[in-house]
Amino acid sequence: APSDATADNRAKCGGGRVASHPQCCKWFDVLDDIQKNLFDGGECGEEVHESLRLTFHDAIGFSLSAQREGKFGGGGADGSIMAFSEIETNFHANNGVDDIVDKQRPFAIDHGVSFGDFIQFAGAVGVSNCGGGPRLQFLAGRSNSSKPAPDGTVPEPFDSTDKILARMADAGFTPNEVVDLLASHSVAAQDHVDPSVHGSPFDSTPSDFDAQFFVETLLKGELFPGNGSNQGESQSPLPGEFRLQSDFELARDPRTACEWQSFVTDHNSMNRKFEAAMAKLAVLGHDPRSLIDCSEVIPQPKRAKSNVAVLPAGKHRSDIQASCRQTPFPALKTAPGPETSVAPVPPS
Ligand code: HEM
Ligand SMILES: [Ca+2]
Ligand SMILES: [Ca+2]
Ligand SMILES: [Mn+2]
Repeated sequence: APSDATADNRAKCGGGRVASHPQCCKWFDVLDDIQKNLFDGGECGEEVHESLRLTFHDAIGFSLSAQREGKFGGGGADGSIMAFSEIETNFHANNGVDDIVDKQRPFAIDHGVSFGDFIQFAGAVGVSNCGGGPRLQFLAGRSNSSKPAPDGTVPEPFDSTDKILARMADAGFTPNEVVDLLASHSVAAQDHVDPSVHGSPFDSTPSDFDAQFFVETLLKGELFPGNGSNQGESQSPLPGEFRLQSDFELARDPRTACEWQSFVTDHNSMNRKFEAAMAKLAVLGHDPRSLIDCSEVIPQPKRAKSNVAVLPAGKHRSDIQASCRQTPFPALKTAPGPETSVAPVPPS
């Protein structure tokens, strides 16, 4: 019998790859190109981090309340941040995203795909390169026509928790889903809140999509890794590590603290909930039924070095500011050895 005797009506894409819909085939070519030429051969480095951030900054330009009032509150995950980068990347909260927008744009144009699709695809492929990463859904078919989002849709690290939760609710997210989305800060660093410590990560493992972020943000703050007096910064627990004021507060707020703590001992739940919240984010402004499911193109992520979170070397249970009233903070092992400094994410 021919070797494709079981073959169904799936599309043959070339290179021996098949897809459930012929429209998905071109995404295999995009995949190969960006893994090699944007993500340095499949790493979870600076471009991946910036690409994941960009999925949020494009999509969150969307407002239910503006819609109800008959005003334009942004078209969501529509590629507007790339189409109108000269407008949107000048918004204060988008500081620094111009770099990755400029790096991504030629890939989208070369492959003839829409900016909205490309941004969500690059984020999904990128985060699959991170150890222990999630496998995000990818739906294709967003139109390439958009209008610039209004300023003020992207949360700032110096915004109050009330303001952040209200803005996120206006885009359709519950407080728990805001926490779920913030698993992204496990593969993240800052460049612009304090430019003197470029690439300072939010947890000690910025190439692994693990729960260290949810542990380390609960440690008591002791130092500023750089010059210290920046709007939106809060003291971090480790030399070289950076803590956003918004992460400090969301980790401790009664509305979000229990979801936050729940991920400390449950990597699997963190990934499943991140996948679910990202599936919502990626289709803001769209009817998902009008899009084609090309998730099969997204690679199966590598395993994490460890799926079990630890207290960083030199830290103890007494350094944790437990903030979930209902549930005691779980017992964690402390990593062996003396306290170490967190290395910056190398610039690309
Ligand atoms: C909810 C409120 C949020 C606030 C206030 C916030 C704020 C920030 C800030 C200030 C930075 C540092 C940017 C820089 O200086 O280079 C950052 C980085 C980052 N954010 Fe967020 N963020 C939020 C939510 C999210 C969400 C929902 C995602 C993705 C789903 C995300 C993904 C990232 C990533 C991956 C980075 C690292 C970028 C890099 O390493 O270059 N953030 N965020
Ligand atoms: Ca947008
Ligand atoms: Ca991490
Ligand atoms: Mn960066």
